[in-house]
Amino acid sequence: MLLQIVQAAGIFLLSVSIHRLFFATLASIPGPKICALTRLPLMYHEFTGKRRMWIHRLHLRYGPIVRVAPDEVSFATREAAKEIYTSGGSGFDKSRFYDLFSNFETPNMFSTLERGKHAETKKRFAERYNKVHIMRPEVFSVVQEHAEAFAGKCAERIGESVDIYALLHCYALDGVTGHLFYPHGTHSLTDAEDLKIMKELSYANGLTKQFFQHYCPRLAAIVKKIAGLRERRTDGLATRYVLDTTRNATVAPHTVLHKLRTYVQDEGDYKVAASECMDHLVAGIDTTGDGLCFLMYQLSLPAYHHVQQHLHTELAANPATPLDDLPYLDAVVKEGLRVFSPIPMGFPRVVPVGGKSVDGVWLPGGTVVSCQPHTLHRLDTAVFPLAEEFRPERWLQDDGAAERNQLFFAFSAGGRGCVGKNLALLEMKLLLKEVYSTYRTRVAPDMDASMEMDDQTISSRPKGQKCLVVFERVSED
Ligand code: HEM
Repeated sequence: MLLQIVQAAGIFLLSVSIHRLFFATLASIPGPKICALTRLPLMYHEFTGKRRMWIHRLHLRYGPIVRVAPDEVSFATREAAKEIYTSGGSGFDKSRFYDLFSNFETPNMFSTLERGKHAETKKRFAERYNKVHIMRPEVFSVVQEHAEAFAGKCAERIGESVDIYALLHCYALDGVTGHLFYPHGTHSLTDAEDLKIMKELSYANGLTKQFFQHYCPRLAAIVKKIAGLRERRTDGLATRYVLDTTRNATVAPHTVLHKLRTYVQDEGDYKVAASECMDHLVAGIDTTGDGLCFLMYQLSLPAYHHVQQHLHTELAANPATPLDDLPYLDAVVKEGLRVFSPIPMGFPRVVPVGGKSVDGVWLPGGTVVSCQPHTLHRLDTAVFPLAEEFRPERWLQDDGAAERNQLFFAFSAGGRGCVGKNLALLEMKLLLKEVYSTYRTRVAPDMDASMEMDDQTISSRPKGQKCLVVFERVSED
């Protein structure tokens, strides 16, 4: 009897394998044979934080379209990015991966899978993130105040070794919470209690746990219950801060929370606003903090002092010029986000029922598809020559500008792209202006931490979580 069961299982597995390898619709898509048979290689690289680089290497080997699992395909062309993320009014629905990003057992815009529902949610507050709103004096001045606080920290410690990883995460936290909750935003750059919130969020390790929850949600729920595991990234000080503020604080009319509250019908609904605000807080801290950290470290390396010099010259010559009219500053920020995309891995979407063609390849409904910024920013070397090199000047050339911009994917694209993009760019540009108008930065002699990109579930941070640089006044030469 046992032998018969084993034989039947063997025949079943063999036929599934033959189907996946030779007859499935995805069978003709290039990729390692093992990926056509099983999801295990992909899962292994996800659990170990190596998905992005593994997929990138597969693209280098197999080309711009690669089958990375029996039902999952990675693309690296602008045509695919357009189809997946923008077609038919914001592209395909999200995969169940995004279930991970609900807070307080309550969904939010980012965790909403279906695009119609997403659009409904977005309508509630998207205006708070548009360019006109972000540039309003009462909004702009909050970010300006935090950029000055950051520069103040540097001024206190001229010539000393300063950990900008920590300071930049404080800056990003203060910026996003100011936008959400003013005047109840954090001041972690100067307030020891708020600093604890930054530390709780920015030094957490949740990768394995989150992928476990993604692949085995029921088991994860049981384990959590039994073991009383309460270590999710959004538990603790930050959770308490967001819940208390969302429920009780009187906030300024220009804030995100104020706008959200106009939709809150009854007392229980504060969790809807809290889930949304928690997501924005988390989305706004590591992305901007790490993006700036990678960029400032790069500028501080001896080989890039000329970039700092060029930046300083532009900033010093144009102190009153609007930030968006400073082309070199813009090029430095864009090149930083190209090479060190804070969210460098793919954003998974699901092919709708009935199937769709993506970049000329027919895919059955339910296939998971994605593009990752890391590869879109590198694979086509006609668009990005010497793609691994940090060269802001590439963004100043007219030749090829349209192609470069079409492949620039750091904020994703379409209606489900980054809603915080304008805030993030303002934060980045204001901070660089504050710093490089006055200071020069060098990698500190005692900097011993790794700056390798270390992928988390949805973003990437410097591996050593420490970045020591020395600030010097430019005029002191
Ligand atoms: C340099 C900084 C930033 C980068 C590179 C970045 C990048 C991205 C990307 C790639 C996505 C889409 C991810 C996906 O589809 O899986 C996204 C979505 C999002 N980002 Fe950002 N982000 C940054 C800063 C911010 C900031 C400061 C906020 C503050 C509110 C923010 C809030 C959001 C939200 C709420 C979403 C979800 C949008 C939606 O579901 O429609 N981001 N971001």
